[in-house]
Amino acid sequence: MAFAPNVQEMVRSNPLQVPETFLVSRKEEDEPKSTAEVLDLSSKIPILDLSLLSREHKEELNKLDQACKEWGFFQVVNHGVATELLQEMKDATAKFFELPLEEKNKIRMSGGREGYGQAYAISEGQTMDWSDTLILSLYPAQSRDLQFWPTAPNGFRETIEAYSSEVKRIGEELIRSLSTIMGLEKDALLGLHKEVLQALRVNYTPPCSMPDKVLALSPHSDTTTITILMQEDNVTGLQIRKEGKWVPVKPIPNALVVNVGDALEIWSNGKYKSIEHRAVPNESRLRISYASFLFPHTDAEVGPFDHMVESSRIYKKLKFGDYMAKAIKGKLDGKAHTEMAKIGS
Ligand SMILES: O=C(O)CCC(=O)C(=O)O
Ligand SMILES: [Fe+2]
Repeated sequence: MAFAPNVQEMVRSNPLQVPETFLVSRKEEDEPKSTAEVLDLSSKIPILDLSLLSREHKEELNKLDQACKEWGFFQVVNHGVATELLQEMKDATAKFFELPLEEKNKIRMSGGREGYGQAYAISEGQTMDWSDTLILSLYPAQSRDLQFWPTAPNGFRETIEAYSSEVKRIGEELIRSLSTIMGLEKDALLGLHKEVLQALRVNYTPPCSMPDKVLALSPHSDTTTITILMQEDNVTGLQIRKEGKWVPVKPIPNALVVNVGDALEIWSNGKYKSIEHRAVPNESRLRISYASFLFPHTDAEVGPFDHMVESSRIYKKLKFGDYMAKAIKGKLDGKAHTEMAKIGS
């Protein structure tokens, strides 16, 4: 969008300037207080071992059930992705963003959702997020639109492909585990997706001289089944809303962060929670995060499983494409989209 400033360029030309359009009026209760309570909550975010889950380890599956119920967020270790590949993805991405603007603008978003630019610039006058993005569709492979794929640095395309294929493997393993803990056949949930759609969103967040006055990414929940996020090893930025507080998800080197999305919340009739989260910039360090979104096919029907409805059915059955169409219309806005999928709305 023409009116949306490129954050990277803005910070490059004046690192101290924070235009008014980025300033958010954070409510007092929204502030992440560094109290013992918040730190304690942060240290309790579950950590799961993918190799155990994939072998259907009973205790680990119980931990996954608890994590999805009580947190909606967890970190995954022993996922089997080579550390070198994770590093390669980070290095190549950093190089891409360091290219001159004219170079990056060759794959600029143009009306659609893919490419390089400012993703949630919907209307003039809205508060802007302190980040630039690169969004690509990855799977099914025929959904790739190469005109939006970076041609530099050398080998970046191959790295994106290799990284995303590993994310796909992990995502499918996790969806099988989820199917099991939801009392279904191991492959049933994958089958209901018709085909898993996968997209990558890279969030580029330059340092901000007033980190408490802006947001890198406004509060939202993901519309996905699950999201698999790689974050910087040494810059904290992601926060989840837990017990009314914003709790940081502290990076564990080489671990991946996974969260329950709206589709899974709907399928489980609200047992598993698609938690609101946001990202904040750092005062002195650049932060790049890599969110891989795994969605059901637009034709897939998403609705609560009968056997998961305990007292009353919270959500309607809907075609996932219709849900998405409504959800992506607005700016990121907390849990507004799951509300509209509720019965009676
Ligand atoms: O930057 C982050 O850690 C969060 C990214 C995220 O929530 C998203 O892209 O949906
Ligand atoms: Fe998100």
